[in-house]
Amino acid sequence: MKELRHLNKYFRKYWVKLFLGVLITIIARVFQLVMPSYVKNIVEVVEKYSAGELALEAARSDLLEYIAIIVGAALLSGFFTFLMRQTIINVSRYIEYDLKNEVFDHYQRLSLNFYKSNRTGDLMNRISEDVSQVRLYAGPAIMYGIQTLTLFACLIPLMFIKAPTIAFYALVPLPVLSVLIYWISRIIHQRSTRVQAFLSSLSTFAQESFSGISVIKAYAMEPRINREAGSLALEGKDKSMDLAKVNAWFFPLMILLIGVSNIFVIYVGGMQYFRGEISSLGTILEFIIYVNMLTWPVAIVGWLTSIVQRAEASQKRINEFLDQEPDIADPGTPPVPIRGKIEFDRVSFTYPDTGIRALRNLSFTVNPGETLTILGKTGSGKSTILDLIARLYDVNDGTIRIDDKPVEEINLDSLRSAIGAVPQDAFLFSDTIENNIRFGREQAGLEQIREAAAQAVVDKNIEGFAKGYQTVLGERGITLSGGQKQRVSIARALIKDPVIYLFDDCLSAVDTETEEAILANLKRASRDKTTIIVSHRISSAINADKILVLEDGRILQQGTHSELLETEGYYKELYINQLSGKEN
Ligand SMILES: Nc1ncnc2c1ncn2[C@@H]1O[C@H](COP(=O)(O)OP(=O)(O)OP(=O)(O)O)[C@@H](O)[C@H]1O
Repeated sequence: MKELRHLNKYFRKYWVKLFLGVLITIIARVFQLVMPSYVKNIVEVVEKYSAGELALEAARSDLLEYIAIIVGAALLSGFFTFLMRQTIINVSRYIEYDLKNEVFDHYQRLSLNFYKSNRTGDLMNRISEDVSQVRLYAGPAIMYGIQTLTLFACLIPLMFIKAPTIAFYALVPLPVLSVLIYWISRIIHQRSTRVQAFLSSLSTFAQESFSGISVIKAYAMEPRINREAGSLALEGKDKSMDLAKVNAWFFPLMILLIGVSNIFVIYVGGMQYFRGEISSLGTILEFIIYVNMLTWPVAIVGWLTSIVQRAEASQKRINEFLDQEPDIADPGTPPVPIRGKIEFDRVSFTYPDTGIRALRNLSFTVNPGETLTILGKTGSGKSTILDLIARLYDVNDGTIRIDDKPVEEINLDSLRSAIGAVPQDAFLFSDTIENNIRFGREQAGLEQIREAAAQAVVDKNIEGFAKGYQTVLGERGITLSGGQKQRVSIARALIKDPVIYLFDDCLSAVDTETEEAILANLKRASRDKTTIIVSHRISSAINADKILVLEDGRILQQGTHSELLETEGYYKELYINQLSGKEN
């Protein structure tokens, strides 16, 4: 129960409702207890009438009175049962809601490293499946637990007071039932966990096959994928059958043990009746009803135990994530306006998970309003520089300063709000194009969105779609071409109107003519902004105030376009190659 202590704060939050719920549960149970003894009274009235001890009129009025009491108690019990669910089950839903929000908020705070070391499926599972398991503890388990306790506390003494011998024999099989149900619930849990785990691998397989359908078709891999799907389905069927087999034991076992209890009650009760130890057959009927009332709660003791164990395991998994602190912590300094000076001072950086040394002793400065273009072979560390500026990672050695202050000391929100980043792999949400662009500035109107799209030279494309800006993009924006996606992503950064622009090779899928138009627009839009453009094309570098050429995480060359053309090296070679390519 150590892990489940995490929920205590929520129990405290909703204690009034919970307390009411407990009270109502007890009341609902007490009303339920009325019925069996009045059934017994009814049988006694009939017995007395048959023996001629009671006149018809008196018997009728007694019967009517008892029936009215039974119906009244049943109605009241039903009403309180309704209230019980309205309180306790509602509280469990509130707790589920709060816990999901807590986990989601925490996920949002965690750094990129966390997302790299945990699979998306696992993150989703903990926030949905595990939270649902925990809810079963916070609601149904508490509700049924109190119900069962109340019932045991009232009914068992009552049974012993009324007829101790029958009570003893009626109760003997019930602990066996409880243990058996516990045992079966555990096996059911183990097998259903296996089925669940299998289902998540099946959905991962299905999701990959659907996402990669164009590759599968292009390589004519459908038969192989079908075969793999077939064998996975077979494995799934076997696992589900295993589960179905133990599930099938649950109710028969319960019925068997109730049956045994009932036979004991009838046999022992019958013998006592013959011996005159009990006065009425009504007592036997009353006890049969008691046994039936006890069966479900007894079975539930086993079920509850396994629910609490599962909830504990699930909460443990949730706590594992909740206990993780973000690697990138906000320094807690007050928000500051950012002017846009960026300085790398002997910065080295190694990716913690792969141990790849991406940057080595790198120094450069970009002043507010300047444009820096970074060129270099693939894997030379260009994107890493942009990630470090946005503080997606912290450096190992050296210092990055923004406006002459170490980046770690700057309010994280101020820093990231000042940056408009266009990543290499444009990610668009499954939403309208309008909302995808508006993501950069929540309060932007349609006019501003159109303007941003025009600057990113994607407006004509968007207007060409039947639904224009209302076109909904599929998963990962698959309805757009690579170049269109890049340009929508640029529009999203432009509409943000940030202090610092970070463009990561975001024109790679755009033809050179459109690229030139966009670059001219960007030049205008970023006139007084600090701009860093990562690229493989000389065209992005020609007008830059500074150019860095990287190789293996180090600066190979730096200068302006004209300076670099005067020196032999990577830049000049690239220029000549791309120029001759263009001429051809
Ligand atoms: N998230 C990451 N985790 C671990 N290693 C990474 C990560 N991103 C990049 N690397 C490694 O760091 C090195 C530099 O990568 P980076 O993406 O900065 O290069 P790049 O110059 O931008 O390349 P490209 O031009 O292909 O985009 C590479 O060796 C790469 O494998």
